[in-house]
Amino acid sequence: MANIKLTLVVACALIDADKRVLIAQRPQGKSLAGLWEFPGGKLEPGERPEATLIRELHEEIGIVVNEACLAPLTFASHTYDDFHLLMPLYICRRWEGEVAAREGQKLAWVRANKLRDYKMPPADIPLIPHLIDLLM
Ligand SMILES: Nc1nc2c([nH]c(=O)n2[C@H]2C[C@H](O)[C@@H](COP(=O)(O)OP(=O)(O)OP(=O)(O)O)O2)c(=O)[nH]1
Repeated sequence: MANIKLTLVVACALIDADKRVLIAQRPQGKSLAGLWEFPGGKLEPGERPEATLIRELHEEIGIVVNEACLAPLTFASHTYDDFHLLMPLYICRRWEGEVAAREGQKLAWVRANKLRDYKMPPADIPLIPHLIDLLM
């Protein structure tokens, strides 16, 4: 426990005009496969979190996001077996391009009060009430 590795991951709740939130299903073969998550990923060395998010949103779902359209909402802090995850959650309501699964993952637009119907990683569960407060 004393030497647990801290992993920084940035994630984003994209919100559409109907106040639905985008989630993506983690592919088979990855850790936490089959669970629904917010798009995002790990920082590369020397990368700023906002740059990570812009890069990941382009790679994973093919959209272009301007940094000014990313707003911090809350964060997740969760101990997994082999690392501790610290995950800022941004929200974004404006982007360019059409949302499309670039990596074969399933995508879903979900109302905040329906997020509990999708199995999410344990780190994400405490984020749901923040999205409900913001959007319902
Ligand atoms: N993008 C994202 N990752 C999340 C969420 N919740 C959560 O626990 N995670 C975890 C899953 C992974 O351990 C890590 C994100 O890693 P990643 O998606 O960039 O990389 P990966 O799966 O290829 O890496 P790995 O876990 O297989 O080592 O954060 C979430 O809502 N969004």
